[in-house]
Amino acid sequence: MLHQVSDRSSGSDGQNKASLREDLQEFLSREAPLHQLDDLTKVNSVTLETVLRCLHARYMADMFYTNAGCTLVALNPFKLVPQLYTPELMREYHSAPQPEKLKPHIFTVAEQTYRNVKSLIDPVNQSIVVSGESGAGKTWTSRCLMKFYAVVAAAPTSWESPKIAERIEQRILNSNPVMEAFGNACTLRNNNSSRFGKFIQLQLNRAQQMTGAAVQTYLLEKTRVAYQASSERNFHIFYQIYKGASEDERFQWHLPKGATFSWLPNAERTLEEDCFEVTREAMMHLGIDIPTQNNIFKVLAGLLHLGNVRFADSEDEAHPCQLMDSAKCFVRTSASLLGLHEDTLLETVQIRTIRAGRQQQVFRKPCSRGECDTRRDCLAKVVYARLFDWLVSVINSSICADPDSWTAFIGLLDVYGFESFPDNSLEQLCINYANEKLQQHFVAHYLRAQQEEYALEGLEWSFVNYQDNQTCLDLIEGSPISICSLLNEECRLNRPSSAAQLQVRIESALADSPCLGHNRLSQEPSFIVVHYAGPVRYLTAGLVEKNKDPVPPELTELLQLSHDPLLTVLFPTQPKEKTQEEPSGQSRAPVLTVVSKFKASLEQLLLVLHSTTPHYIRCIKPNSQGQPQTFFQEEVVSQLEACGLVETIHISAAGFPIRVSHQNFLERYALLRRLGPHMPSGLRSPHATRGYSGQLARTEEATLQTVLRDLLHALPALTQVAATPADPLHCGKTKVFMTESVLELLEGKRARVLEQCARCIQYGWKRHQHRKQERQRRAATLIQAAIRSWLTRKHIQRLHTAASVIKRAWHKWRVRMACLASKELDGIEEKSMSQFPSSLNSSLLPSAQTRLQGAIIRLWPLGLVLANAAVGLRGFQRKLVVCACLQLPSDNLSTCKVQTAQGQTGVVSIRALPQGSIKFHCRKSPLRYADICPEPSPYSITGFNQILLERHSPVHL
Ligand SMILES: Nc1ncnc2c1ncn2[C@@H]1O[C@H](COP(=O)(O)OP(=O)(O)OP(=O)(O)O)[C@@H](O)[C@H]1O
Repeated sequence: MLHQVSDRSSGSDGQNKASLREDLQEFLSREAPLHQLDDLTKVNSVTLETVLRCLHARYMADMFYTNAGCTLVALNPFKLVPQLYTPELMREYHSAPQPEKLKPHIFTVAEQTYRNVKSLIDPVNQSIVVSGESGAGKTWTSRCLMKFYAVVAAAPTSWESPKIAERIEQRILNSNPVMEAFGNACTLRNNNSSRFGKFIQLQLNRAQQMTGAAVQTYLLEKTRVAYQASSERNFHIFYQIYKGASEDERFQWHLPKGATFSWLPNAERTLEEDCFEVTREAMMHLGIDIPTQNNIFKVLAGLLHLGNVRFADSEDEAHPCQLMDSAKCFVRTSASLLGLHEDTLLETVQIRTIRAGRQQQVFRKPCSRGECDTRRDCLAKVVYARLFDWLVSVINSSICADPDSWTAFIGLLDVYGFESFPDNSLEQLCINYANEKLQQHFVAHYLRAQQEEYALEGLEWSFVNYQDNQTCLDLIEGSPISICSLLNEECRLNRPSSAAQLQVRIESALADSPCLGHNRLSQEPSFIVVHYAGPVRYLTAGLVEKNKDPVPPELTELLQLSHDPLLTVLFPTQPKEKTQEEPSGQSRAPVLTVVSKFKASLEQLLLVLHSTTPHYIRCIKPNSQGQPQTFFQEEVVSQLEACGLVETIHISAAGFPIRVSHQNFLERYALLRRLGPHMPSGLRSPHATRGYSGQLARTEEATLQTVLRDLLHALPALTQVAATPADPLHCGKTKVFMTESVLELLEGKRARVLEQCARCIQYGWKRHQHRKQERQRRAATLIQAAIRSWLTRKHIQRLHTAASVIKRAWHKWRVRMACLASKELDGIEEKSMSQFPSSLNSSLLPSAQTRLQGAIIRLWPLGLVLANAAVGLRGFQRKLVVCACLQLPSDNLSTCKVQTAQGQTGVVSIRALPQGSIKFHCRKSPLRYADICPEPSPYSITGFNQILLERHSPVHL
């Protein structure tokens, strides 16, 4: 689901989904941080991505071991971590009441295995399958396991060997350097690569003490003796004798310093595995005495010299091809070291013997240069292979306990991992075939373990969806027709067939197999087998030949003629050996091919494994450079695929890859009940979801179960998953198990509920915001109004003050003006009165004067009207009328001239004086203050000192 979420995301939708994904990831990994997860099957969800992240996190935190269900994943630290393998730590794991509660370690597996033996519960015998690609750490792990048992299962008394008193566990441990010296080599992928598979049976007595061991080896890569890929090396032992031999030994073995051997490439490279002394010492402890050791090394030196034998091309087919001059001494030395006659050796390599006809007539056929090389190589290979097998048997005889002395065993299988190169051949076919077999065994066991976990949780379920690798195995080893049977048939018929023909035969005979493919673009004839770990292309060229692994009988006969004590043991003359070439071409007897031998030993091994309780350690190489603290995800993924862990992940996915504890499940999905038609009491209250974690902590287990049951009961209806055929969700005793699809559904529903809740919160929040804004707006308006009114009041107050000031000033000014005017007028009045003609004044008596004034007061308006009339009186008449109105003496009219300003005459204004008199101003006042003419205003008339009538132009009298 996590993938789906990430795949489908785009834009903002993508961001949402990414955050959902993170949230879900966090929820699923809430149980513990990734690097603290001791078990890969506990990562949530069990996908390749999370498994990888977990391994990465642990590797970086120097945690190299992680459980994966019934398997232990061991990451190669590529650095020494001595504290991880101390005897004290071994004892700690051994004495722990529950070692599985300690940190994952190979010692946990070892101790668990040991306790299983102790428990005597059937099957008592145990096996530990250590697998992984070259350089992943299988040999290291097997060594550590053996050391563990040597410490915890050591017999209390030493077992006395006739030759060397040595503890059995020490001898078992000593088998490692010997086997590694003879069976390991430096390859591109590992400086100490085991070139064989091995099954070590550690034998335990009734008291679970180690009394002995037995080693079984598989498929030694003997071609390495005569052929080493560039930058690779031959088996370590050749370099050990070449570099570590004493002067005397050098002389005996003809290994002078600086000598070059074509089968000893990259000899200048010194490895820690080149230590001759360690091998010798270990051999010694195993009971291989010095003379035997010397004999072995002498034979090996003979092989090195044989490798330098070179042939020239023959000009004539009837004659054997000649030795190159430089090679003559090598033939001699080689023959002498191998205890052979020089001529016989050379002749056997150069000339083939063919037996034909009923009488088995012998024909001798000179070989071509290529054939000579092949026969030379074959001689070396057969000697080395026999030597290796003999050594294993010697080791076994040294460490193997009397069958009566042991009752149970722990088997350690150090097996080569799945291989896929650009070009693969018979070796890879055998290796991958073995891996298919072991994978089938592993898956069956894994499923059983899964089933047990489900059973523990009270679940009844079977892996109906899982398809195992039986189809692939049918293709490889099935009966009657399979790749193996076709290859064997080719060997049996011994007919010449090309690589293309073999391809056609395989394709046509096995066309129905879904695991057989063909690469149409491939230049070379090949076929593809779709293994559980991926498709592998096998070239058909050389397959049959390799399967025959022919050893020409004359070569074996030659070696039987050797007078070397070791070769005499390795190639005994009696009983007469039967080789692959011996059966006549058309015989129906089964041929002992490489494939058939391998198949037989594999079946034997699986029989043993099936009779034991298996334990698995998958070694993983975090990077191909052998660097510490470097984790290359792509490389690890391909190894996880190859060791079947991805497969088990898929199997987990076919079951219930998501397991969530009851509490976590409720915490996350309790809200789904909101979608349901009714909400049971337990979760209805808001506290039920709000403070859920706190509440749950306090809730009794029974209540939890009830609530959970309630929820699970409601779920099918909510998620509508009830319609799906398989039961997708199960409630175990402590966990809820579900599939990815159910998780997806639940998450979808949860997202819906959360969305609804979010909407609700949004509405509430918006309403709250709106109300708040409203309140704020009203308050703001109120404040605004108050401030405005306050400002206005202030302004008005200021205006008032200003107006009062102005008014006061105005009044003051008016008063002053009035005062000035009145003063001025009064002054003028007095002056005017005094300016009246003296005749008038003098001629008028006081009573007459009083009358005149009265008349003026009474009649002045009439006089004024008349004087101002637009039409009517003019000139003298007007003057007369005015005078009459004003009762001015007409006789004296000439003396009563009214002065006019600038020649203008007439009444300009009439003023009411405060004294109650009327004053006429018959001219524009020359005074500064009295001639003001304010706007007629109803309010400003006081009746005093006001101009009552005014005209713009003076009344002309
Ligand atoms: N636990 C470990 N601690 C330290 N170094 C290790 C550990 N495991 C492996 N190595 C290192 O990795 C190297 C390769 O390991 P080992 O030889 O066990 O690989 P292998 O799987 O047996 O390879 P091959 O299949 O080629 O034999 C060792 O030589 C050692 O240096």
